[in-house]
Amino acid sequence: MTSQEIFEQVKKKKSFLCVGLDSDVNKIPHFLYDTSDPVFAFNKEIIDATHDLAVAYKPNLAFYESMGVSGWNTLEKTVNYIRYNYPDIFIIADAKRGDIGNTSNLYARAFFDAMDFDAVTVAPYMGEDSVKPFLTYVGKYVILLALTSNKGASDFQYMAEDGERLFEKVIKNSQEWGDSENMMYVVGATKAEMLKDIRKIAPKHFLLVPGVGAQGGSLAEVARNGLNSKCGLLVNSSRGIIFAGNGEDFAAKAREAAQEVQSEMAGLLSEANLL
Ligand SMILES: O=c1ccn([C@@H]2O[C@H](COP(=O)(O)O)[C@@H](O)[C@H]2O)c(=O)[nH]1
Repeated sequence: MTSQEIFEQVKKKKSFLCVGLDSDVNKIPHFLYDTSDPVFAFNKEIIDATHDLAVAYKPNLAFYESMGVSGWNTLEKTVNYIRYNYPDIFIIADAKRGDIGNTSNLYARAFFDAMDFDAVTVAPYMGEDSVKPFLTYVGKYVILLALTSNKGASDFQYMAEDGERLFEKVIKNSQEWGDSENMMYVVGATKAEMLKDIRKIAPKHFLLVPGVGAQGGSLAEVARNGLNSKCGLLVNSSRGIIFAGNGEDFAAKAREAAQEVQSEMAGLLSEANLL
């Protein structure tokens, strides 16, 4: 998918929402336990209830891997369900991978060949040879962790050398490996005040921004500092949407929560003259 195609979806849906499918089997409504694949049944209802409000879905691999083989099966069914029913939607594997070259090759094959993800999150710590194998797939994206939303982000990511912080080095140096058609960056919504600086060094790239909703980041601050001329933002909310309710009406509650975010996004896109 090209960045222009993502932008077309943003304009059509007036939304840059990414719904995080962090579908914790212990938190889904208990009546779903009667089905053969409770997490898939949950995901399917969430997706059907929110697909017209979201431009992306982001299953976090931990919630699937922790269930063993059946979790992988659920993940694959979820990806195929989105791809078949809602082909315009961008699908992100939040896997935070990256290893020496030959191993990264196989990670890339796992997410882009064996499964049909559009993008995978990758940790940049192991450098160029750990990232490049993901960049050889046309129309697919690496989303490099740059400035993360968690407290521990300050342990390493702000360390500076010659006035340049580590997350800035990651963003600048990695632009020699790929471009805005195969690379995006993770920037936490809880670090929204940094987005103006980040836009100076990555004006064109899409940024995946987790941290609104349950982590308390401000959507308005993210948009005002981070929107570019093609939107350039995919703002993720997981728990705030998928666990908005946990009764029989859980999907309707998720829709209400998504609608609230989407309607704020529509206002912010229009304020930025992007609609
Ligand atoms: O810096 C980061 C990178 C990834 N995440 C992931 O995004 C979601 C956030 O979930 P919420 O429930 O909306 O808080 C989750 O999968 C994280 O692992 C992040 O939060 N921050």
